[in-house]
Amino acid sequence: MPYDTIDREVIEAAADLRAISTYSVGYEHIDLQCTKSRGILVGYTPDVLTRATADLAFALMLDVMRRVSEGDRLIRSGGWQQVFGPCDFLGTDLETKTVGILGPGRIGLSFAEKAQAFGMKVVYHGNGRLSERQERQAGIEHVSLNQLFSESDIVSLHIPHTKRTHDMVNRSLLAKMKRGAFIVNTSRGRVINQKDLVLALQNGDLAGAALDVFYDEPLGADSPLAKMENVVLTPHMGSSTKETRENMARLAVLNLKMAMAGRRPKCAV
Ligand SMILES: O=CC(=O)O
Repeated sequence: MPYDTIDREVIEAAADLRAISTYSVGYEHIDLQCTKSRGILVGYTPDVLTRATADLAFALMLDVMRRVSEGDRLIRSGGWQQVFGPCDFLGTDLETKTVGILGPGRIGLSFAEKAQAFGMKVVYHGNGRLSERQERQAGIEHVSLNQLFSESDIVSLHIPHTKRTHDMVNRSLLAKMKRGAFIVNTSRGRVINQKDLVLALQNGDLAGAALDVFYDEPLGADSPLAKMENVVLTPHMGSSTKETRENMARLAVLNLKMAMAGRRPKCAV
């Protein structure tokens, strides 16, 4: 799991270690330099969790824009009678809005498909650029990083956490976003500078955020994020469906069995 840091100390403590099979698509918690130098095979679980994670990103976007969790809290706290007017408790339409995808990988592209089905315009920015054919097929348009942040009504993050992406979404990128824009993160918490995000939300520069991942996990109820009505929080559960978790478990076991039989795992890092 991404919470278990498999660093050099852990690896070296297991003298006969031949394989590591992580139950996740992310593998930044494993010291790959160390596994490589020791000939240890590493398996991971991509693809099987693509749809579930993109579904959750979409659910979060809908939730924060249509104020679903906020409405739920309102009823439970007995506040419905205060919001009866036609202009009370307004959300934001998805249709015709521009959603910017940072990281057009498997999950980002699956999210893009759903956004198009909801009548949204989709732009993207990534490490590399897709081919023209891929862009045409996906119906998405490449933009610069600055454009992604300045032109999107919603930015959804689908990038891994690396040295390059650490704190990438910081004060200066957030300041480029439209006032009233939303941010959704189902990738890794540390790609956003969380303090800068809290400030942007407190200042009203952003309309809201929907987050499944955090700088430090688990996030405590005392976090300023947990005190804001316009922030939707879920406990790192992008791949958490019965079907997906079962497929991940099967793949993780298969990877391990193949590695122990001296073969390259089906999904090897
Ligand atoms: O965060 C979850 C994963 O990497 O699979």
